[in-house]
Amino acid sequence: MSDFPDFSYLQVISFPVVQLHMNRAAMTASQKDFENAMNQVKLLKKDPGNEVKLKLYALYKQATEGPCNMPKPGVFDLINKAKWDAWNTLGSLPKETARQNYVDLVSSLSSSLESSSQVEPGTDRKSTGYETLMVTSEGGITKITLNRPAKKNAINVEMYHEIMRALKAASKDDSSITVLTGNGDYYSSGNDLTNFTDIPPGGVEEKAKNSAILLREFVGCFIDFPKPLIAVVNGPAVGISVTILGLFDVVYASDRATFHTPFSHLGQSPEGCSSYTFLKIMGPAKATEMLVFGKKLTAGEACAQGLVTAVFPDSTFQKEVWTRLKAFAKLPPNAMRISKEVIRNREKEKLHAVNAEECSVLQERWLSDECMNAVVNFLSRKSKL
Ligand SMILES: CCCCC/C=C/CC(=O)SCCNC(=O)CCNC(=O)[C@H](O)C(C)(C)COP(=O)(O)OP(=O)(O)OC[C@H]1O[C@@H](n2cnc3c(N)ncnc32)[C@H](O)[C@@H]1OP(=O)(O)O
Repeated sequence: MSDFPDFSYLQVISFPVVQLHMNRAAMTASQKDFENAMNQVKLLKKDPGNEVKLKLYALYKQATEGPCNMPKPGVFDLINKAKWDAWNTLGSLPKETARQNYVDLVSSLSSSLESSSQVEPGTDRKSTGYETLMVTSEGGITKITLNRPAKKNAINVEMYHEIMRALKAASKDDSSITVLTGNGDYYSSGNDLTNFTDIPPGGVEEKAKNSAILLREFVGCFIDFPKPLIAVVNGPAVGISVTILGLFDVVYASDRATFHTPFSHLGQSPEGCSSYTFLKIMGPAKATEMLVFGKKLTAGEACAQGLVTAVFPDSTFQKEVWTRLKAFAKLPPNAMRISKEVIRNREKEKLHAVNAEECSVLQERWLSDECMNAVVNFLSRKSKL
């Protein structure tokens, strides 16, 4: 084992794998995957860096011990404080979700850092080169995980581009279905409000124009996505992460998830084709409560109104959802793709027209005092949702 990694970096941050055999309390259905992932960590040829090791550490602790229950280390105890912060950031993330996220993270690392494990070609592929996502393709399922948990998976400009790239790749790969989900306690807090602070030389008008172009292209990718697209909504969802759900084929939600589109509060207007899809899904009165008055729905309410397909208790969410998804992935892929075409194609032209109109209205809205004030208030910590 000459190319076995040098674990001297564990002195900086104690690696979770070291503790594997010390804690058997977390034996559950996915313990095997968890153990495999830990073994895979040992096969990494390169040091993944402290930031990733902290994430692994935090997920390991959450998966095996639950929410952070240690007293906060003193400011000068830098290493333990970094570890404590990483663990504490995960809040009340359920153990099972933490285990799954640990497995996903290792899975994405294994390819980007060249694991020396033998992977059967074509059966388990992981995409590399993403900064804001984890993307895995396995067992007929391409899974795209929003991966900025410390920012509640807010979608920054880079993430918009990476999601589009991942969707384009997924539409061409040999998977049957594609899943979008979030890492951490949120599904997504929507548009990253700091996107509005990076003003180009052409000023705010140019910024608004560029943002409208990006948004239109982003939503267009969901309208045109050819395979069954499933949202696994692991926690609260805000803004654009909610509106595009109307373009998904199936939406599964944890009972911890909420659905919030506070556009008026932010001086903005609906996007993601929600001005059309939400009306069709839930009728104009319920859609107005959400899109105009910013009513936040519980997962149960969203399910009753047709936006969500099914809701599961958070404690069994991952297990129940992935059992279903694995079964879906075994269905004949061409039949699923053609059925989706039959169901969706006659709406496509309309959806593109709605998308274009929403983006053009928003381009104006972003220049309004109402919108600018709302962004400034959030960024200056004066307001949250
Ligand atoms: C190309 C442009 C296209 C535009 C398309 C338009 C889309 C419209 C929308 O999506 S509207 C929705 C916009 N989203 C919001 O308004 C959410 C703002 N966030 C919040 O209100 C809160 O953060 C919260 C309720 C989501 C979570 O509150 P909590 O107290 O639990 O956590 P924190 O506030 O401490 O958040 C942790 C850190 O994450 C940062 N953050 C969270 N969400 C966003 C966001 N949307 N944009 C930017 N940053 C966000 C937050 O600032 C904290 O960062 P810090 O640790 O560095 O302080």
